[in-house]
Amino acid sequence: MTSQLSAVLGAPAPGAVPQLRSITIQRPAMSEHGLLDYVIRDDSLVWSRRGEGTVGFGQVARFEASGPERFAEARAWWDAVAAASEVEDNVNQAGTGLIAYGTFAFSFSSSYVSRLIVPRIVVGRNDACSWITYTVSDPAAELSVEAAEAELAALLEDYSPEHELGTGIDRLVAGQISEESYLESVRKGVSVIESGSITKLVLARDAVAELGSPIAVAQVLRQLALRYSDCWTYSVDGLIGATPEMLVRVRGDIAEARVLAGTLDRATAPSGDADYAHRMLLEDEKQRHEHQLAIDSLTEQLGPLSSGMDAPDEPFVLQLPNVWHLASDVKATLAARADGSVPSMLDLAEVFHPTAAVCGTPTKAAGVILRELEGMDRGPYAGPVGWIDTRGNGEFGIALRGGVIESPTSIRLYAGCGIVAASDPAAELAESWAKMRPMREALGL
Ligand SMILES: C=C(O[C@H]1C=CC=C(C(=O)O)[C@@H]1O)C(=O)O
Repeated sequence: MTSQLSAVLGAPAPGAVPQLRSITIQRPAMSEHGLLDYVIRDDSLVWSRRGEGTVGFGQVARFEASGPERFAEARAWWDAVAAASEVEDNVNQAGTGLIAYGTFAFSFSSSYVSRLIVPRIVVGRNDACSWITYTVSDPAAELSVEAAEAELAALLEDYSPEHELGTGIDRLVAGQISEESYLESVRKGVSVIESGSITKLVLARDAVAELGSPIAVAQVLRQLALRYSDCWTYSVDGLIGATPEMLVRVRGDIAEARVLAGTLDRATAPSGDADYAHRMLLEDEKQRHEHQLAIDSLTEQLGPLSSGMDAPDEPFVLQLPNVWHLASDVKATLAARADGSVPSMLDLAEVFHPTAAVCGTPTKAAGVILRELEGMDRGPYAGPVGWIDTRGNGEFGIALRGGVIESPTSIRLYAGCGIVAASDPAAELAESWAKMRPMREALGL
């Protein structure tokens, strides 16, 4: 969009540094599922877990970048926006004031454009309070809570998507990587690992859900949020899903991550065997090895950036409706740099991405091999997705268990599996189906 045209439309061109004005005010407390009452529009921005999070509406500024410098460029833009904007934050908590939602391409060579989006209205809820943030880019616009509430009410009331139109025939079709080619790439991956150049490789595949009527995005998100309450439900510009894995969450100088690796399908679990998950995950050498590689890669990167770190010796079993995972929660106090600042959310997202849970070990060599064996542009799948505020707080999950909406009636789903020397191709293929199940069920497939 040219700057002339964007001036006419009232939205700055992507990448221009807008001078925003923003106000945040506390709202009456919401019930536990109150935030989901705002997940009505299919075009909302959403970040939610266990009733906490934010729902964003509209867009007052947008940044786009591609290539190896996408994180650094996003950081520079966000710092400039924060410096240029007037923010009246009457709540002063993580996620209040000006925020941007973001998604980043998995690979520096992806054709997917990484982006940050500053919404016009944000409704938020945490364990202490609820709030609304209103942001305008037009210097003449009224900046008041009354204007925000009126605009929000209109956005929610006037919305009536036509989900019922269409053929009514829904189907799941093969994506760029068929089941056969996936089995073949896992076989090759195991051989590469056996040759000793890498120890772990995460191989993904895709499938396309073609629906007979437009995707009811908001309904899918509400269903994911309610059913997968331990996951972070996200929706940013056509990338939707519910991820169980937290790349990094920052509150002040505390950074936290939830590392997952090691998976067991619940659909094929024998009934009445209470110790099954414990035995098959915690006591299984292959699964523990796969998990340890993911933990080591995170702690090696976090160590030099922190003054103290709490990484458990033993993982726990995370139970989701579709699978069990081996999981570890890592917490660190970020060390101040020479200028007294701590690394920002985007600094950390860049350092940690891609983790061994989505790429492999060692990272660089595994990345090269995965590009070769998968031969697919992952787009934003397995890249960071989440939000940042202007105080350095934020949350970036890993964009897993989701998909990219490619047209009003089609969405490309992705799933990958950690491959180690002991991996069985057929079991990995089955695991990839188990990881697509949350989206398939939410889509009614
Ligand atoms: C790569 C994915 O999952 C990762 C996260 C948790 C467990 C994984 C595993 O056991 O293979 C994967 O490393 C995915 O869901 O597409």
